[in-house]
Formats: sequence, structure tokens, C-alpha cells
Amino acid sequence: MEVARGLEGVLFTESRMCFIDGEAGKLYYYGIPIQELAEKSTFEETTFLLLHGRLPTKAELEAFGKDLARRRALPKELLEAFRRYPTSAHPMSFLRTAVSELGMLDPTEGDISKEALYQKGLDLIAKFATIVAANKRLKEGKEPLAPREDLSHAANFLYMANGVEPSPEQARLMDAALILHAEHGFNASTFTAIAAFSTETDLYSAITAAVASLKGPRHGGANEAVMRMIQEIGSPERAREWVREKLAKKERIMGMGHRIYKAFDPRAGVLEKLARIVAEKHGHSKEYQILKIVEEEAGKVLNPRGIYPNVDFYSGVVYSDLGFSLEFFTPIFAVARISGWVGHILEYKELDNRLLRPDAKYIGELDKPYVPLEARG
Ligand SMILES: CC(=O)SCCNC(=O)CCNC(=O)[C@H](O)C(C)(C)COP(=O)(O)OP(=O)(O)OC[C@H]1O[C@@H](n2cnc3c(N)ncnc32)[C@H](O)[C@@H]1OP(=O)(O)O
Ligand SMILES: O=C([O-])CC(=O)C(=O)O
Repeated sequence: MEVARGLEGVLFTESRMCFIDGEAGKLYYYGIPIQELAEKSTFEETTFLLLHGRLPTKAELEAFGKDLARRRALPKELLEAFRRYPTSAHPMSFLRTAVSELGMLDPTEGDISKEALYQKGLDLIAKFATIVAANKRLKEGKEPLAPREDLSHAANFLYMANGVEPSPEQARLMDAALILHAEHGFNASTFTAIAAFSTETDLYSAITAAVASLKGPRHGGANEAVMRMIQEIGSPERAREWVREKLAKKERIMGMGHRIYKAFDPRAGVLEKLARIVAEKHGHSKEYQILKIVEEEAGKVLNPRGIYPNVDFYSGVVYSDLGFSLEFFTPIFAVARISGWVGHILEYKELDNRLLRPDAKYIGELDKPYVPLEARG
């Protein structure tokens, strides 16, 4: 049997949630093009779609939004525990630990019946934003803010993070960013969640593992790495030379390349437009200009090899505009992706529910003698 390095090209289950046409640069959630959702939907509606496989009616959406809003507040034990977490910790480590702690606080943690998974999943979807916002406030030496039930998920997230009610334009930007990041098939973190869940571990454990996986710079952590790249480059004038040096050393340009897309990631297309708008309106033009030059200069070498900007390339310019420092970029991704993780766990349980256990081709030796310790050189 051939070894599929990195599991490339391996189909291990079936799914209706997401279709990615990597050659054409197209993405659909339950058959709906991502651009339509980013422009017209809300995070609540997209989450309903990912959990139920269809768009909600008006009444369903209203009830679903209210239900999520009611679940936003964190248990007081968790808020107290936050004060013992080191303020220097990376926000993804903070989130990973908080999810695990939420599991310990749930007396029915181990219930993985379909209904329990749905209810616990909704709870996590609602609470991720509250955890990340509380971490931001604590890092800034401020008190976490209680969630407001009268605001949308996106608007309330910004309110809790920044301490002021966002403008409708800011809330729309956050909504679009959350929709764009909510789901993406069997990416590394979703696969991690499914691999853990396939052992019939509890939801919190599977999601803790997914957060850990998203943190890595080859995956969700790339959005933070892109902003560090911008800082290292420093000015648009230096960008071309920087890219040439980087590629000459065979180093990677963060925020470019993808296992599935061999064309422009459609999410990066939407985020590029949003980044351009905030750059023009609110003065993030230096960051945006640097990225445009990196995209063009690196593209000369990388585009012919099917390497283009991915979702992590332009998102940081939007997040900066919404008041977040770079270490919160990957947690914002998690605030969105929790919907995809929960959706996939529900779907996997329904459709497949088999233990994931791949194999490796053995390339070691056999029947070697056991040499006693005192006889080893
Ligand atoms: C939300 C997300 O997870 S989106 C992805 C976020 N990650 C990043 O942006 C990090 C930068 N990108 C990368 O490291 C890669 O493109 C990955 C990890 C995302 C996908 O890579 P894979 O499909 O595993 O391809 P692999 O790592 O084998 O690379 C294939 C070739 O393309 C090159 N390549 C891939 N990405 C890049 C890049 N960003 N810059 C330069 N070269 C690249 C590799 O050097 C390799 O070249 P070689 O064949 O000469 O050795
Ligand atoms: O699909 C992938 O491998 C990575 C990705 O873009 C995502 O998780 O959004």
C-alpha cells in the first residue's frame, strides 16, 4: 500500500457540510457559495445552517439567536479561575485551558448522546466569544464585561472585547469574518476534533484538542504570523526585497499556500476587499500595502506552483481595525470555527461514528536481541 504522506488525498468519511473546489477556488457551506453567506448571512444563521443542514425560517432564527444569547455568560467558577491563569499566556493557551475547565465544571461532561452534544455544542459556540473577550480585557488590566443579550453574537463579542458598543459597520465586519472562518471541511483542527471524538471521548475534550491544533502556524496560527511578517518587513518600500530574500532562502511566506486550494482561496478574496475598505477608511493602509506587494512579488514565483493567499493573509488587517492585537487573531478564528467543529462532530456521529485509526508502513527492524543494560556500549 502507498503511504499518503500528510494523509493527502485520503477520503476517510462522507460529509454534506462543506465542498471545496480547490482548482476553481470555490467554497460552499451546505451547497451555498461562501460569498453569498459572507455578504447576506449572520454568524447565528450560518451556525444554524452548519448544525441543521438548512437555513432557518424567520421564527427559527429568532429563537436560535435568543437561545445562543442566553448561553453567553460564563460560570463564576471559570471567571474566578481566569484570575489564576498567567496574564502572559498566549490567548490560544488561555482558550484551550478554559474549554477544558468548562468540561470539568459540567456534571454531565461525559454525556455524548445526540441531544447532549447539540446542547453542549450550542453552549460552547455561545461561550467561546465570552472567553476570548474576557482574556483580552484581563490582558489589558481591565475587568471582563458581562455579555449583553440584546446584541447579535458579532456585536456582543466586540462590545465585550472593547468595552463599547460597535457601530453597525463594525458589527457587520465581524459577522462577515466569523462566517468566512466558521467551516472548512476536514482541515487539521476539525480532523483533530473528529479523531478525538471517534474514541467516544466527551465534547469538551474533542474541542480542547481542536483548539490546540488550530493554534499551530501551519493552520490557524498563520494569521498571527502574517502580522508578524508585516511588522518585520516594516514598510512597503522594503517588501519586494524581503520577499525575494525569503524565497531565495527557501522559507515560506505565511498566509500563502493550501493543501486543497491550488487557486486563490475565495475567503481571501472577500477578506482582501474588507481589508481594502478598512485600510482606505481607517488608516491601516501601510499593512494593506505591504500585503499587496508581498502577494504580487511572492506570486511571481509561487502562483505558477498553485500557491496563493489563503484565509489567513488579509484577516489580520480587519481584526486590527476592530481593536484586536495580533495574538488575538487565532482566537477570533476559533470563535468562528467552533460552529464547524460542533457541526462535524454531530454529522460524524450520525453518518459514520467509527474509531479513527490509520496505520503506518513499518520501516524498522524485527527480531533484534534484547541486550542487557550492563552489556550495552
Ligand atoms: C486556515 C489555514 O490553515 S490556511 C493555511 C495556513 N498556513 C499558512 O499560511 C502557512 C504557510 N503555508 C504552508 O506552510 C503550506 O502551504 C501549508 C502547510 C498550508 C500546506 O502545505 P502542504 O499542502 O502540506 O504542502 P507542503 O508543505 O508539502 O509544500 C509543498 C511545496 O510548496 C511550498 N510551499 C507551500 N507553501 C508555501 C509558502 N507559503 N511559501 C513558500 N513555499 C511554500 C513548499 O516549500 C513545498 O516546496 P518543495 O516541494 O519545493 O519542498
Ligand atoms: O482547510 C484547511 O486545511 C485549512 C483552512 O483553510 C481552514 O481550516 O480554514
